[in-house]
Amino acid sequence: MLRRIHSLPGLLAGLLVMFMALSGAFLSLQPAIAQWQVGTAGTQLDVAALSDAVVHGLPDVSRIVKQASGAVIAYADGAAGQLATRIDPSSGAALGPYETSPVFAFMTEMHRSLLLGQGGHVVAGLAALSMLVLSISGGLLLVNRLGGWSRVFGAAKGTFQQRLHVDIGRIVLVALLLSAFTGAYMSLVSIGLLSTGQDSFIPFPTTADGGAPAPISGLAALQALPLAQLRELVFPAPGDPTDVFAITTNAGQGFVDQASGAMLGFVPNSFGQTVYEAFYTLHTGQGIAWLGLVLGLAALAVPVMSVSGALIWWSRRHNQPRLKHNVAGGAADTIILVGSEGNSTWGFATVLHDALTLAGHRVHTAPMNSLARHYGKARRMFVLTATYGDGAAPQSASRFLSRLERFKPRPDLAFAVLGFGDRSFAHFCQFADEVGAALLATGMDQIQSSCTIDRQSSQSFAQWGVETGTRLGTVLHLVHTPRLPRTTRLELIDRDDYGVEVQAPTSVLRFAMPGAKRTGLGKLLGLGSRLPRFEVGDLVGIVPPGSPIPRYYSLASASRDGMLEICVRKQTGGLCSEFLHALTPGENIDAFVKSNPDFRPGRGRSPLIMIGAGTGIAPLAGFIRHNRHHRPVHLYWGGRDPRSDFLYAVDMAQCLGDARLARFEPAFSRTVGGRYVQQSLRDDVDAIRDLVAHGARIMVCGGRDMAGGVRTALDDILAPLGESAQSLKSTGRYLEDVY
Ligand SMILES: Cc1cc2nc3c(=O)[nH]c(=O)nc-3n(C[C@H](O)[C@H](O)[C@H](O)COP(=O)(O)O)c2cc1C
Repeated sequence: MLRRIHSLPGLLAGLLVMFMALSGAFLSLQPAIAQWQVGTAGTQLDVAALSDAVVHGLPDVSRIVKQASGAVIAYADGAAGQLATRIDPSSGAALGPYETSPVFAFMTEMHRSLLLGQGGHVVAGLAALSMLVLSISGGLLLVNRLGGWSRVFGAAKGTFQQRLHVDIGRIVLVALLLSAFTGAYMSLVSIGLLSTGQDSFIPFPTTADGGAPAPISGLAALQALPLAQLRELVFPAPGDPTDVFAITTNAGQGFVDQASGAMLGFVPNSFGQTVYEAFYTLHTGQGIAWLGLVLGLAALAVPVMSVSGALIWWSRRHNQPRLKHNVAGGAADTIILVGSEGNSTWGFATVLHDALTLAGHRVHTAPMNSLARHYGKARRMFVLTATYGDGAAPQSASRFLSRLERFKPRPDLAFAVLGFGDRSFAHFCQFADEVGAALLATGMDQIQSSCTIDRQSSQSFAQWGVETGTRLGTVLHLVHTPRLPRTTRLELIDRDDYGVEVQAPTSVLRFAMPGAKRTGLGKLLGLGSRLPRFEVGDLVGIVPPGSPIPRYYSLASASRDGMLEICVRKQTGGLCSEFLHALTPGENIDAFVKSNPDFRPGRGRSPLIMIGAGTGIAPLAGFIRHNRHHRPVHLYWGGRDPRSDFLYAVDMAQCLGDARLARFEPAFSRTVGGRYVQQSLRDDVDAIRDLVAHGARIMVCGGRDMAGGVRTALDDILAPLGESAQSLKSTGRYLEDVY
């Protein structure tokens, strides 16, 4: 619902809001320009002394206006019409003619009413209201997505567009809320739906002295008024002793007797008027130039937010699957419930739906939030759910647990939960675990215990299908083909081979654009030399011939290195690794890059503890090679035998030599007294504690078993500090890239 509230007006009012934001951003320059033109005023006169000086220079003056910027303008009626003159606030001397900027005047009218009069005010009001709805719903979505108020400033996750939308959104949210709220309020006042409680007409005083006018410099009420308080002073009609000065100050409006100098009939501003003026200042930044500029800069973010928001919406719609043969809940023998936020889980659910339908089942697939009280014919229920925020439910499952309380399962209904998540989060698949426990508590049987899928792995899903099919006594061939980005053809330019003697053939493979090595005209024209952009630690997806499913490898190089480097261990029967190992220089692969911004050393000088085993060294070696600022990096790595699979030995020796690497602790398992990387950590307990106490960030890359062992070792090592792998993970100081 929140999402719909955020996206519907967002799409409908996008253009209008963008126009309002851009015109507002332009107008925000006005207070700054005005303030810059006025400069820093010296000692200011009182209104009596200023008016006296103005009258001496401009005898026909009829009105003096002091603008919010501090500029003083005198208006005089001359033969050629009204003349406006800039006045020096510290002397009252005329500085020269005053001209309003036609561009700002035009843009102000456009911004207020699109030059459409009262109807335009209504449209501008609607734009402000849409902006308000977008800011509030966006703010709430942001809090949900990041896992609560305490994490509002935590690292944003998701696709590039999602991160851009969230990152810019949280910077500008307060400013946009302020602009939208004050704008909506002012529109309501100009349309007449809200009143400030202030009469625009105040009664003319009946008590004017009528005597001979006194010199203006001696009028007591004007003497008592500092210039800073003045807004407007309208002079009495020349030669009419019954007329009075009409005065508007920051506090209200009144009249000043031109004979006695007394203030007559002063009407203070109503509360509503005071509020209106405060909102006007907060909306326009008039008189507070820095605020105007801040609001203007925030308004510039609106087009970026609108475009990224529209792209997110489009990709969500685009990815929404179309289910064939979706049977009604009451008639189905199999129920599939889906908890998803970004829609990818729906892709997996569709594959399961189609496979079960093909196996002869009558399948009903729906969002988890639409769990019915009862499914009359269902014998099995699959729940496929992602986890969001900080271990929380995704949008389409937010009401599932409360609905489950009223759920009445058939006695023979069995369930299975499949969690989708990402191991780089502190609470991997936590919501799926909660759902599994809650379903178990209803008394239902499990088809099999809950399973998890890390980073939408098609292979793990296929494996789950095999296991589930075995339990159901049916063949579940689950081929999930993710929508692949466009692939780029790359050419193998170089390879180093290791590990054959220890039964772990591993190769460092380097690729470039085909023809990148070309010389002559091709090179001159830059042909074939442009790699897609990537950073060390990003992933390359490689689609092996004969399979639609890409395999991902961590990158040891960045595109600015001019080549793409990966480290691949040959797996027996592994389609992609066997294909890659068989490549000879000059041969090609089809690949695409997937950004992995959550696995980066981050900025700063705090120490880094890098831990890996086997091919897990690849991104770590890449980070170290790029460590030109000599941040202290401590590398713990595990291999089998230094004579056979000492990956990156030469590179790491060089990095130790020039201080890109502070310390290197390799551990080998197939040598005399062999040990694993966890043991190296335990041997270095004091150093590790000291580094962590000094803010070290830990990065782990490699196989799942190694990562589990490292977590256990570090939990033991860090316990005296009151820290653990989990506690460091929740503050972004423990990063894992595990496969
Ligand atoms: C903002 C955000 C927060 C996430 N939080 C978690 C989390 O706490 N635990 C977890 O295991 N996965 C988390 N994930 C990963 C998603 O659960 C995972 O990518 C899932 O496959 C997305 O499925 P969907 O596209 O159907 O929503 C998060 C992803 C994002 C973008």
